[in-house]
Amino acid sequence: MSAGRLPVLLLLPVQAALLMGVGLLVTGPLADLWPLVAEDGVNRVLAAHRGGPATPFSEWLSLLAGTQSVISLTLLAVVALVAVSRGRWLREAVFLAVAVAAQSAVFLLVTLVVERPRPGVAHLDAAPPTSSFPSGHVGASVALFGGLAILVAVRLRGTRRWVRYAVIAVLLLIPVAVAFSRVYRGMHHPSDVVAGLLNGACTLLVVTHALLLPARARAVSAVHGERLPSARATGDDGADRPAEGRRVVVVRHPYGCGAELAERVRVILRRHGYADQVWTATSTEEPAGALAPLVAGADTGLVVVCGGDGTVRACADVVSGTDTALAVVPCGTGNLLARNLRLPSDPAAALEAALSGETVRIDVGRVRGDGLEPARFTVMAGAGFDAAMVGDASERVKERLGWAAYVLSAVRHLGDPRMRLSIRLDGGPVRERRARMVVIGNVGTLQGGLPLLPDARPDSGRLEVVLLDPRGARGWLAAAGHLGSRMLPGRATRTPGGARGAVAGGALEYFSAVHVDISFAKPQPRELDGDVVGAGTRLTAEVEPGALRICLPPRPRAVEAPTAPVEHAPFTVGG
Ligand SMILES: Nc1ncnc2c1ncn2[C@@H]1O[C@H](COP(=O)(O)OP(=O)(O)OP(=O)(O)O)[C@@H](O)[C@H]1O
Repeated sequence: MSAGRLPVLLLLPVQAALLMGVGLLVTGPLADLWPLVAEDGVNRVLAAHRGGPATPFSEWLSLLAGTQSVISLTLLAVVALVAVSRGRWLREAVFLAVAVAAQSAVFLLVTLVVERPRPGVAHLDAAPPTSSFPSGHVGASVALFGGLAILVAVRLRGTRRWVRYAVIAVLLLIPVAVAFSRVYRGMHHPSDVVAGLLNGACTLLVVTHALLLPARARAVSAVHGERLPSARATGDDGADRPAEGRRVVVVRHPYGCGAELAERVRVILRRHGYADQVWTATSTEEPAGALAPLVAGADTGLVVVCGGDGTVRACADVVSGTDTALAVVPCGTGNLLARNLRLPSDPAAALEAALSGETVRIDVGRVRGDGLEPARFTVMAGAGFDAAMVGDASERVKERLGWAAYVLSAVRHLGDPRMRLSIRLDGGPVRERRARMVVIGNVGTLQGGLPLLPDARPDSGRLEVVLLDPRGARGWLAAAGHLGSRMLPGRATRTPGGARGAVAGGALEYFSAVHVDISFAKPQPRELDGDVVGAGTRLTAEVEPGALRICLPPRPRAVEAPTAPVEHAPFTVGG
């Protein structure tokens, strides 16, 4: 699904809330405890020893990290990144601008709540009316110079190593020097600048994850040591491998799968015994290419899908319910099915691993609705906020910015009116609800490992449903906090008995069913696996248990499946 990385940015309000909490502790119950009680002493000692070149140098540093300089330098860097790269580094430019703006927003939010007086020493700068906690100069310098250091680290790999390291070291030293200058000049307590450093660093972490790192760079290693799902295996040795020697049909999305990757796929398939390869390219009119006639026309042992979740969905629609196995070469924007199935994030490595493993049967969802041809999905079907966001992201901006395009689109839809809907599960009672978004999932983890549906498993024989209905900023914070907390170590497992019902003060409500019937009071935008399918007033989904045979990498030896299936075996990162 194409909007999956966006929720990572929801961690920013969580960050603001945490920093507010720390600020309230620092100015409240902890104020008279060590080490905070010793902070004034540090300021006094530094004030008593001011002089020499340290004072003009600290002034220069404070100017460098002041609001006007940071804004000017950020704009300069943004323009330079775009101009020098002739537009290729637009994503990097957006990353830097968002990092600086986001830390500033967090800083301002915190200072609305926390009121800490400046240190009781002579101030060398005019004290702005904001709270002393946290330091805005330090946060801004971390976001700007730390952001530039990240760009040097990940985008200038071709530069000589010592030059790169030297530039990174200088860039990282600037915020540390700014922190010292702010305490030296009597403008902040030491804990204020620590909070500023943390604000900048956490913002960079979130924004880098959300906007900068491509999906393939963020290999999910969290799955090591976890058991892959119980294979519904056939064959003498318990493994069910796609038949070699039979024909393979390769469906290729021409944008995601360029000539080089296509050649690698060809070679890997040949090495695995698939000499008879038929290739078909997708188009907007035929998102699975000519797969249907090709599969109908001859004995096909394997279908290889080179594309994103939309292409996988279109192909799954064709082969679900048959014995033809599907191997995914994840080269779309989101690749959420591949991610949830723990395929390597490198497309060629994913194919190599899948062909070396075994096939399992996973569920697919089948949807119907007004003005909607019956269709299948493998990841998630949704309506409301996420569908509007996906539908409104311009293709051109997507091409340039990747995931950042959805951030821009999401901002436009944050204020969309809530939907009035009724939901009926497995023929039970009709429940009336209001929500901003409804998602029905076969799998549950979004980009960044965010467990939107922690109980979803693609072999559970059920669909999981979540309604998102945050009210005001507090509701968004509660929802973000709840989802964010599920990513913490030890919290990523399924809830005992399943996470059903309302959580996060009602901002999120979970259901589970085999058959889900949702009616909307007004037509709502709808999407399937990140592809918009037109607005409507109905979305009905039913699970087709084990309908799709899919090739998965070999299970790690140390965690071979026990003979009896174990409930809650973790299929998803969050699950
Ligand atoms: N040749 C083509 N030119 C333009 N669009 C195409 C072409 N082939 C398929 N499409 C469209 O691309 C979409 C499917 O893209 P796909 O999902 O594979 O990639 P993605 O959107 O980048 O990845 P993901 O869904 O993982 O985020 C469908 O909407 C389909 O109509």
